[in-house]
Amino acid sequence: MIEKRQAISIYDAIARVMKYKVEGDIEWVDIDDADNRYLAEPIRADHDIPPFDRSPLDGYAIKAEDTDGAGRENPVKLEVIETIGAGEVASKIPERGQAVRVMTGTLLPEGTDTIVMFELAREQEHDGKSYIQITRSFSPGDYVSFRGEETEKGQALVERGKCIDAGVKALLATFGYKRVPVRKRPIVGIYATGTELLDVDEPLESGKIRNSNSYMVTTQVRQAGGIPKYYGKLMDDFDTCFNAVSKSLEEVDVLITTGGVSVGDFDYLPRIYEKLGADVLFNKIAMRPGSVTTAAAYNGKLLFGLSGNPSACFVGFELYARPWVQTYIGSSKPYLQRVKATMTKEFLKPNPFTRFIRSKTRFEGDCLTVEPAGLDKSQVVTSLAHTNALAVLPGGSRGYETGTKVDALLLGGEGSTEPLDDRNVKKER
Ligand SMILES: Nc1nc2c(c(=O)[nH]1)N[C@H]1C(S)=C(S)[C@@H](COP(=O)(O)OP(=O)(O)OC[C@H]3O[C@@H](n4cnc5c(N)ncnc54)[C@H](O)[C@@H]3O)O[C@H]1N2
Ligand code: MOO
Ligand SMILES: [Mg+2]
Repeated sequence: MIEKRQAISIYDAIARVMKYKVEGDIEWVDIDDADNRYLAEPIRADHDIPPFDRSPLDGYAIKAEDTDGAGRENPVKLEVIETIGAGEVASKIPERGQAVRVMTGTLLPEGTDTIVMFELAREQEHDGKSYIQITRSFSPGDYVSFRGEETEKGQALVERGKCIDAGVKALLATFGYKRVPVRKRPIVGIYATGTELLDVDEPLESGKIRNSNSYMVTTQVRQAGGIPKYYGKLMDDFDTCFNAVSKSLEEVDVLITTGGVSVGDFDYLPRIYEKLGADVLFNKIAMRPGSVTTAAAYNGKLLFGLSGNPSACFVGFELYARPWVQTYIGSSKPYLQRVKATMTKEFLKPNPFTRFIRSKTRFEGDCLTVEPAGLDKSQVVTSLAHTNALAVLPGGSRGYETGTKVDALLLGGEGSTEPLDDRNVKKER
């Protein structure tokens, strides 16, 4: 008699996993190594931006009062006493009737209060001196970029938990973070189980297939922010698998296995959890693919038993393992982002469980559309290469027609603070 498993909701399964969430310790990394890590502390402005009054233009720094009453018919003429570029400081203080030629980004010279761009000044030379003619009047402060106009010292700019992307990097550099506080990345052990599995460089033989799951999961772990530690593939032999799993558990923060979690004679993971004395958090979820996805806790560490079927394995990682890894590295948005998208292909096969269709989303005009990335079966591997989202089709007795608006979970990009909630989902018609 095979065991009867109780399917729980996706929401509850995520919650059971996240009971074991931990944040990695803070470590300081070089700014050049901080890409795609998450800020462990907020960024606050420790100085004004800009830090001094400066010229936003290539032009002339003048005193506005020198242009009082200036016009086309009565231009004012100013003597240019010096030329300075960004990074230089004027050596002379202009008197009335004098100007300094400045470049974009230059500290506003003492004694000036206005910038006149080159295009508004007629240059002249005589008696070995330079002059400009200006045919309009200016007010003090015209075209000056003032200290603190963008950001004042003390202002909170980026919250902790934000992914360090190019924009955040620019701020870190602006405020002198040679080293950046981030959270450690978890070590995620990976085993692929299955006597049928060949290595990537082995030729096919009867009854065997190449192991693709461990390569796929390794990349998923890395993209989620973890450090994958691939231990290799295991034959479906209880002692071999048990010894490997219990030994590796000591070396990792979390352990992922693929395969061997269903009810087959050689699906040993359930018995391995039992012999370990691990607490099985769930072994059936009301979803497809990935219904057999299992999680167990042992000594405060999580074990994820992902399905051997590639699509189920992929989805199981994204929904349950990814948020745990993302939380460990300090992301404030560990869950996949949910958007509404319109189906451009029908999906008529009804299913009692919520279905996650490996899909492609794209914009058609201002409409976000979603369609299956390929054949939609748990054992399918080919559609994964074209997947950028999981369309969420709540279970029910009927399928979904073209034009239906459904939720889609985006893979990659900014995540969400909230997990998918399937507890009271009604099928949308
Ligand atoms: N009687 C029942 N049989 C099955 C049930 C069930 O409820 N009752 N559930 C089915 C579902 S749903 C799934 S999903 C699979 C889960 O199987 P396992 O997680 O136990 O995985 P395996 O049996 O080891 O392998 C399944 C399938 O995947 C292939 N595989 C395994 N590892 C890899 C790998 N690393 N790379 C590529 N492909 C892999 C393997 O060859 C099998 O074809 O069980 C159903 N059965
Ligand atoms: O766990 Mo299975 O993937 O539902 O087909
Ligand atoms: Mg099996």
